Amino acid sequence: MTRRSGPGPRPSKGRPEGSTTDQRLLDSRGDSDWVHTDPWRVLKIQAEFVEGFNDLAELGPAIAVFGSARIPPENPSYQLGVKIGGALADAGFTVITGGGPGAMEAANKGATEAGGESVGLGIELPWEARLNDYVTFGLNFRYFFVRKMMFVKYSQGYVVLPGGIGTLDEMFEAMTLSQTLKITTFPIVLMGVEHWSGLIDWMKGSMLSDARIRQSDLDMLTLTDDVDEAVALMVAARDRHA
Ligand SMILES: C/C(=C\CNc1ncnc2c1ncn2[C@@H]1O[C@H](COP(=O)(O)O)[C@@H](O)[C@H]1O)CO
Repeated sequence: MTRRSGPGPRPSKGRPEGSTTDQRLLDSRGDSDWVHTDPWRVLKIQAEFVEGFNDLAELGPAIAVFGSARIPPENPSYQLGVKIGGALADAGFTVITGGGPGAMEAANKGATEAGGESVGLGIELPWEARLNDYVTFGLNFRYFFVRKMMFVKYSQGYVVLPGGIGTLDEMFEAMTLSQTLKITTFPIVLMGVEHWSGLIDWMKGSMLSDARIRQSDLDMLTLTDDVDEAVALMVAARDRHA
């Protein structure tokens, strides 16, 4: 794992082009030499957990903001990301994102411009990626699953802006952990009513009506376009914690 404070390019990992550490762990096809290195990889994984725990332990109350990596600054979701990042910072929260472009950059921008703490938990990808310019403290992870645990452990709630597969993964992971009581009092706010309504309707019409989920599962989600409502929910959860 690499670490930096302030903007700048990610350090080079000296890895084969087009391959990531996660991929070399998970993709077991091909040369069996990789298999024999798995026990040693555990030490790398362990090191990422140790460094993450060490570097994030003093963060204070934080909210993670997720959303599409692919939207430009002109997109309305980007503007919403800036607003929610700023409002969360104004309310005293550290804002944590994946440190990438799009909605992540927007939330980091809002937090930084409001004078708040703006954290980016980046991930090694097959192409050269860098933490966005609005991250004031950043960590770069090799392993997705280690990084995902850091979001859950060091934030008190999630704000989920319109996004794609990565965003859905983050949202459903939080729902799964809440449903199974691995995390408690963890607000999940979906911002962007138009974007999310279709998914919620499908969950009601299919998952709920087929008894694959309960109404209480859907109640974990708050759907809104209202930044003040989103922040108020996070503040209420923080107050309940205190
Ligand atoms: C697509 C491009 C770069 C991607 N870079 C990312 N950096 C950090 N985190 C990322 C990146 N891509 C996805 N994520 C995580 O998933 C969520 C967004 O995924 P989606 O599929 O776009 O919804 C996001 O919250 C991140 O945590 C090239 O510009």
